[in-house]
Amino acid sequence: MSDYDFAVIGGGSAGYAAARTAASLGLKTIVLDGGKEVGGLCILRGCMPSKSLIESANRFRAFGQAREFGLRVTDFSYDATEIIARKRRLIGEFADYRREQLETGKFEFVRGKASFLDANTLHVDLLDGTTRTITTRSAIVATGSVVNVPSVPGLAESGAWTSDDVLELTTIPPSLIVLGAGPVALEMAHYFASLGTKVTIIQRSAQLLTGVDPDVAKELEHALSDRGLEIHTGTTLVKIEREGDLRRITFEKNGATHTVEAPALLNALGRRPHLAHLGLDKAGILVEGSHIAASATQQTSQPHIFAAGDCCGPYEVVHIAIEQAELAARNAAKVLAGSDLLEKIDYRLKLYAVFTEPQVAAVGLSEAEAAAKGVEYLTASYPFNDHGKSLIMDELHGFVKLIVEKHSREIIGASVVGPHASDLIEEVVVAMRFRSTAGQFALIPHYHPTLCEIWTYPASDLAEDASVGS
Ligand SMILES: Cc1cc2nc3c(=O)[nH]c(=O)nc-3n(C[C@H](O)[C@H](O)[C@H](O)COP(=O)(O)OP(=O)(O)OC[C@H]3O[C@@H](n4cnc5c(N)ncnc54)[C@H](O)[C@@H]3O)c2cc1C
Ligand SMILES: NC(=O)c1ccc[n+]([C@@H]2O[C@H](COP(=O)([O-])OP(=O)(O)OC[C@H]3O[C@@H](n4cnc5c(N)ncnc54)[C@H](O)[C@@H]3O)[C@@H](O)[C@H]2O)c1
Repeated sequence: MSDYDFAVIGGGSAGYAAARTAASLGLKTIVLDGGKEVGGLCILRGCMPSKSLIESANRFRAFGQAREFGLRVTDFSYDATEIIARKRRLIGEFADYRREQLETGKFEFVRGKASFLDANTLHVDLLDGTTRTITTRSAIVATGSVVNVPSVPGLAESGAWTSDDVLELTTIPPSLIVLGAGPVALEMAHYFASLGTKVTIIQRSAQLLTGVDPDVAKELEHALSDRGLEIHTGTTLVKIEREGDLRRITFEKNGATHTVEAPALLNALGRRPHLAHLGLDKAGILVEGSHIAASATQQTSQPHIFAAGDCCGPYEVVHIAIEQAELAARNAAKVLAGSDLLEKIDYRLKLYAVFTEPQVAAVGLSEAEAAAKGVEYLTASYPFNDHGKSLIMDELHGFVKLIVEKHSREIIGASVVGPHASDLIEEVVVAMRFRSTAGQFALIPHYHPTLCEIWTYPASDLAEDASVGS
């Protein structure tokens, strides 16, 4: 007889969602979290603290744009210590709330680092210095991710900041080099640039935000360049040197060698799953590349052990971590009940958003993904510099784009670069959830003048009935 039905390793977004779901299904559940603080990445060092800093930056930028609106804001400044203090206050509140959720008593919550002794037994190094061994009928690994430090010569010794450091920074540097151009790199570049830092971005891929459609990435690059950010894409990092307070980065581009220097350097070269000392091999859990191998049922190579969130991927964002974890818990209950009718994860409505200015957001398939799947598709886009509400807002960068299946005209994807992109995309999510065609979408009433009205233009262009919107 096992101590528990379901053991959750990791109490972040995925772990909490799995535990809540498992307990609601009547499974005797335990959550083991080894972090010094309770909350997980999203609350403590990810989504929420970064957006708190970005909110301050966006408001500061708005002061600088006042003249366009006939306003005079003179003598404005910022205090980075107060920006960080506000972030700490908010994060403290969010973390307290998460701790309360973990301590409701619906499942057991234990502070300690867990590792597998075998496929049904866990060793736990408790935070109070003692140890415990527990047995469980099923489990989920939800241990998240850690910052990656690739083997670029000099990077490890360079004293480069990570996103964790930026979230505690009370002095804003005059200039900064950002390595990478994923969401962490660009959101932090936006934060610093908004506060007046001269930012240089060095990116390996030929575009910003590898994986988003090139037209979207190009538009963001134009907008950020217009704001004065220096952007180098298609580069290879050669070495990083530290000389006194300066960091010098040498990189190659188109066969030529370039050097840039600044007093501050941010390593935003990605994250990797947090799997150290988990004893996955003792439980017979396979790792593929750097991630735990998980099937569409979120089962690992051990059918009674599941994985969710950053530790298994493939999309390391919160709503997917939660979706995977809830599905995994429901499937665990089914496995324990002897059923093999398990649910499979569906990424048809997967979302993506980057909180720069302008923002970037996408749902469903990108053009490259549609092409790779052999889907015949059509696209239509519309620019914000020709849309009434965005002109009123002086938001002139960017566009919206719809992607439809060529024959049915069902919407299969969409992208936005522009103001409030992360909110604008949600309308398409709803439409796609109900498998709307472009024509049906175009007929949905839109209040005037609003930003979301902009969707009616590409929707009308792609409508199955050419008279819609004409
Ligand atoms: C700067 C930044 C900004 C981000 N912004 C966004 C955003 O705006 N939107 C978005 O969707 N995503 C964002 N993300 C990504 C998002 O934060 C992650 O995808 C998400 O938090 C992952 O959740 P998780 O549950 O997999 O991992 P985590 O929340 O990291 O949880 C893992 C937990 O496991 C615990 N743990 C680890 N090993 C053990 C062990 N052996 N035993 C017990 N416990 C263990 C840890 O203490 C931790 O609490 C951001 C990430 C970063 C770095
Ligand atoms: N708004 C959001 O939803 C949000 C915000 C921040 C982070 N996140 C998530 O957190 C995770 C981490 O984000 P991230 O931006 O750190 O990672 P990322 O993997 O998205 O980007 C890392 C960047 O580093 C580059 N890179 C990696 N190794 C390199 C090397 N050796 N030389 C040169 N370039 C190299 C990659 O090309 C890429 O541009 C992601 O999964 C992301 O989705 C999401």
